[in-house]
Amino acid sequence: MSQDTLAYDEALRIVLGASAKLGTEDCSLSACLGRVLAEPVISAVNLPPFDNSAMDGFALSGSSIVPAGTELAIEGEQAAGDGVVHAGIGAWEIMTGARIPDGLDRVIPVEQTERFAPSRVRLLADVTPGQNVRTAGSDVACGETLLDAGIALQAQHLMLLAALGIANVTVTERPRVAVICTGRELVDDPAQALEPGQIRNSNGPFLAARLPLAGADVVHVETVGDDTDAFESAMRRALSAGAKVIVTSGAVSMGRYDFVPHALQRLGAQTLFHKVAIRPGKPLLFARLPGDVLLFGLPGNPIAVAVGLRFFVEPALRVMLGMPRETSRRIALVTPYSKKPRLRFHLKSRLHVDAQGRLGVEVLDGQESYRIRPLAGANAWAVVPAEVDALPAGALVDVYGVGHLEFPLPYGSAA
Ligand SMILES: Nc1nc2c(c(=O)[nH]1)N[C@H]1C(S)=C(S)[C@@H](COP(=O)(O)OP(=O)(O)OC[C@H]3O[C@@H](n4cnc5c(N)ncnc54)[C@H](O)[C@@H]3O)O[C@H]1N2
Ligand code: MOO
Repeated sequence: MSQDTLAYDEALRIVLGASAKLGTEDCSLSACLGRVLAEPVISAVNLPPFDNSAMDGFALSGSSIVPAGTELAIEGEQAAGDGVVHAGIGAWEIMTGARIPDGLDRVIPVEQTERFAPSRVRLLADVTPGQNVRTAGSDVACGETLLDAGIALQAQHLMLLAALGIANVTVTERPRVAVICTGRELVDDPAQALEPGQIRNSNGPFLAARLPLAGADVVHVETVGDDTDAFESAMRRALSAGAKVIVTSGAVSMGRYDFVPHALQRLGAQTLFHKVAIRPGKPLLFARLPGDVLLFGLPGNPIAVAVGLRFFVEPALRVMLGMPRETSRRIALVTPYSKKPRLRFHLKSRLHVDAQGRLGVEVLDGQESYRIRPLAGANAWAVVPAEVDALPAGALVDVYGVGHLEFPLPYGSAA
């Protein structure tokens, strides 16, 4: 390994150190799906807000059990949406969700009753105190912390916020990211026929689709040929669009047209590293532009782009979004795996649950960095450290979701 090739952990340390948490903004409930909370949400109200009925039936009261056979006068009717009423000693016909009349403390379902006169009811079962009453604050008590800062809001969080009457939340600003793909072989327009030697740009659409799923705001996307001047102009457009992070694909390796390092010098960038002991994506370049704009120069092979995004850009986005550092899940390999030592491998993988309910991870065939079809069948990344060369079936490996906000299993503790 050449001396200027960094270990992944060291490279990540540099990336995290160069990334800073962004500011905060208010966001309405209708616009906050996927946004990251900058402050915890503390309930200022009870949920349910009042004692209410879990059943359609009759509300009544008593000092202890009211036995089957009891006959009561029906004093009134209480439907969902009706306000405060004061009850006497009889029963109130009540609907699911309706406020329990003051003075009553239990509900018998209608199917356990018999109406034997227009306004009289007989109980066919015993009724205990509190039965079928959903008490105020039993779901959420006023003053409780419900959602922690640093979580990405999902639909179920919006359900809770809506129920609490919270119209706005404080979220972290979304990192503004630009994508620039380089390569004179690239064709963006799917309707354009390919000339010999040309290929379609797949990294651009991939990055533009994945970045918002990782919490970013994609502010500029452009494709340029292998031309330093065109690249510099694209970089300037990305900066004027307000990008705080620029992700490029291609032109960072050893070839004659690998001009990104040189172009970055001309733009006054400080290269923080170039080449990491990983596969794929070894020629990855990380630089800081004037104005603290971060540049990730991802090697052009499509899986090198996916790995660069997942294991370098996404950790930086987490810092910017105020999220804690990600931890892996340790999951057993379903088949043996071996690799060259000295490079940390990031493997297109699939999680399975077998017939006995055991979870395992399969390293997919076709790990070369030009093969994009296996990525389409992957639902996770397995990571094998640099020092390891062979692992038997059943060995635990570090597994990460396809994106840092997407994994079907909860994270384990860092221990
Ligand atoms: N002599 C050496 N050659 C290479 C080395 C090396 O160490 N020594 N490293 C290899 C590795 S590893 C990688 S990864 C690539 C990285 O090369 P570049 O970043 O300079 O990328 P390009 O040469 O521009 O492209 C590589 C490959 O990817 C295709 N590509 C590029 N952009 C796109 C896109 N937007 N959509 C789809 N495919 C794209 C491009 O056509 C090339 O096939 O270098 C190796 N070579
Ligand atoms: O290691 Mo490169 O990034 O795969 O071809």
